[in-house]
Amino acid sequence: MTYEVVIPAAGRGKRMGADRNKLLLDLKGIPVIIHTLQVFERDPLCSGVILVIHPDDKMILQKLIDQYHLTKITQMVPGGAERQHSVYEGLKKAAAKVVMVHDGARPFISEDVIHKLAEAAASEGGAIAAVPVKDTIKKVQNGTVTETVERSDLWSVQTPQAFLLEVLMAAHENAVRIDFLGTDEASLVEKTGGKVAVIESDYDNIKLTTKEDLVFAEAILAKNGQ
Ligand SMILES: Nc1ccn([C@@H]2O[C@H](COP(=O)(O)OP(=O)(O)OP(=O)(O)O)[C@@H](O)[C@H]2O)c(=O)n1
Ligand SMILES: C[C@](O)(CO)[C@H](O)COP(=O)(O)O
Repeated sequence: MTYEVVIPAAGRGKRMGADRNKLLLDLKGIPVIIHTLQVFERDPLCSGVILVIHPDDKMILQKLIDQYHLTKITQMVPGGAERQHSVYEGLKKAAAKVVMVHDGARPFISEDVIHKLAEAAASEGGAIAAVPVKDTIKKVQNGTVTETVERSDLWSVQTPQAFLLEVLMAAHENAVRIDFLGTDEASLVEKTGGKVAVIESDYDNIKLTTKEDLVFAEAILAKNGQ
């Protein structure tokens, strides 16, 4: 199933504490965002990439896109204050039946998981990448445990998150109406009662968020022979 992908890349990387957008930091000499974009550039089922950017990064990103010959980027769209706002701005430019949203900060997504997500989105309406939780999860208030959450039902959710375009667009429009801000696309679709299937992904599909993640990323590249 072919798909369009919206890649939110307009964050400021505050938790990374770098002097620039964390997506512009190098991994083995190649910027994080280029690693991510190259996955979709290589995928014959990807019909187009809508890149959502911070205006301050426009010149450097256009230079990198030219340097790495990324031909599938159809639009570069200014993002918003929150990730959800950035995704919505990108969605407004989408036209494919199936649209996927994938964090620019997750460079290690596999084509196999992407394809399973696209198929599941087409047949079920929506599907997300996730992995079973390995740690025990507890709720904590004021430094004290209030509840241990049953682990067997817990999944750590990633991106891509893939949907029929009309499903995800309606969910974003609803979120604006009810003034809901979620941390992922699926939570907006859940608010509308939409079904969200789960596709088991890889533990390698980490989101580069804090400095330690850069060390993990170098190890993943080494493991993959890059
Ligand atoms: N207003 C925002 C915030 C985030 N993102 C993007 O959404 C993805 C996941 O967000 P996150 O990892 O939180 O990135 P940042 O917001 O940059 O990080 P921080 O919260 O530490 O500032 C990233 O690719 C980021 O660029 C975005 O497009 N627009
Ligand atoms: C969408 C996401 O990557 C799923 O785990 C995550 O919620 C993004 O969170 P962030 O704080 O915006 O990085």
